[in-house]
Amino acid sequence: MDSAAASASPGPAAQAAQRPPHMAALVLARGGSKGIPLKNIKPLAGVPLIGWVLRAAIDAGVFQSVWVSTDHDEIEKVAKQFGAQVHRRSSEVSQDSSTSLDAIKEFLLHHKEVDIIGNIQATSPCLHPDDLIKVAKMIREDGFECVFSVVRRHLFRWSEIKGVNKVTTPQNLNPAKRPRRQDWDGELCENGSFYFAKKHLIEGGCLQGGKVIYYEMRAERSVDIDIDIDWPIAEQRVLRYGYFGKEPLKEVKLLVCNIDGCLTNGHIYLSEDQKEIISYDVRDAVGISLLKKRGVQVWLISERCSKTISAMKLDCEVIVSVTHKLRVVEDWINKMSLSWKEVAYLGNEESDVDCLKKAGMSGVPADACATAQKAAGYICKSNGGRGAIREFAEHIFLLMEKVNSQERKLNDLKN
Ligand SMILES: CC(=O)N[C@H]1[C@H]([C@H](O)[C@H](O)CO)O[C@](OP(=O)(O)OC[C@H]2O[C@@H](n3ccc(N)nc3=O)[C@H](O)[C@@H]2O)(C(=O)O)C[C@@H]1O
Repeated sequence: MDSAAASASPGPAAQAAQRPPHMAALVLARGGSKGIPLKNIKPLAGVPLIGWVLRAAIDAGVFQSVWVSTDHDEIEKVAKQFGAQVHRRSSEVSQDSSTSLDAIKEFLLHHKEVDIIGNIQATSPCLHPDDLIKVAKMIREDGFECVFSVVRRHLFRWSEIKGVNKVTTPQNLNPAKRPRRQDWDGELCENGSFYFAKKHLIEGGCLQGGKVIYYEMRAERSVDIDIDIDWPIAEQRVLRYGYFGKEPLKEVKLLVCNIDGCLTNGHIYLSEDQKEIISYDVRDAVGISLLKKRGVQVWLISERCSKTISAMKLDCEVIVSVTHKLRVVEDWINKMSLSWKEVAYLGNEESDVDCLKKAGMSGVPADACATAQKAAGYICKSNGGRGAIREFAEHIFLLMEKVNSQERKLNDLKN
């Protein structure tokens, strides 16, 4: 190549120097988790665990790419469903003994374009995009090479007794002058939510080093699922403090529910004289009545033409022989002057997917088909015809509390 040509098209090193640094979010999610089987995709408050952090990473809008590194087919599917790219990692870095650093190093070997890694741990599901936006600035603009998350704790530590006839000693307090909580700043502890580091640090064998700083997370967002007893606590936390997406939640005015497979378990019994018998769970009838008491209308729909369904005395609108659910629901909500944001939808079939995607709140029973599960924001623990409506109603009430508290906060700010 002559010198003129060389100066016209810079080489790879010069090109790398010219382009803005590539910051990749990387969620490590191996299949063989100990303790909780397939923990990384187990539904937490109706959302697969990795879904919570992927939603925050994508909506933060600060990453050139968002990745999940996994060795498992099902995790790959869920990661893609949440909009992440997937790095299929080797089994060597997927063992119980493999460290995060091993898996991150392997990822970097395959992705030379990446300059900065934001390793986000799925085990801290209360992460919000605004945390990630602030950290990205610390690395990109403030010149830090490494930022990791911490939380402030007020815990008095005592030394462990090793051997007999020994006494314990205080580690971070003077027992004669025990500070009150408000007189003590506490200590900053790593909380395992994220580790951002420039490539050279990781290649040098360290996630924390160089020009390093911490990012202090708000205590309510600092959740670490380490052992199985952490799971129910994390579930309550995400419902109250988790990130539910860019669109603010709205008050639900209408629940549309597919009958076959949501209100019923899908079984139909036929008598000799061709009469059909279906069953539903009283818990679901209670769920419907609670929704109505709280001002949420409930509409039941079915693709089938069935007198049995119409005969159900659930005191709500029942529409049968629906051939195109989206069109029909859209028609109703237009007539009721509602927006999709004010509609909750519980479905279980392929034919429900369009409505699930459009509804402000969407749910599926645990035994819904895979495509419906992918489209829904909440996967019930209960099966269809076995309490899924009751459970979804509880979920709606919880999120409604969230909407109301958001509104209260806004009003307080205005006054
Ligand atoms: C960056 C780092 O060192 N992370 C480690 C963290 C960190 O030190 C603590 O969270 C701090 O509070 O601790 C561990 O945390 P844990 O084992 O729960 O892993 C956190 C998440 O990363 C996934 N992971 C981890 C290692 C690996 N080789 N592949 C993975 O996919 C897990 O599936 C899970 O979603 C630990 O407890 O042993 C192991 C982790 O490797």
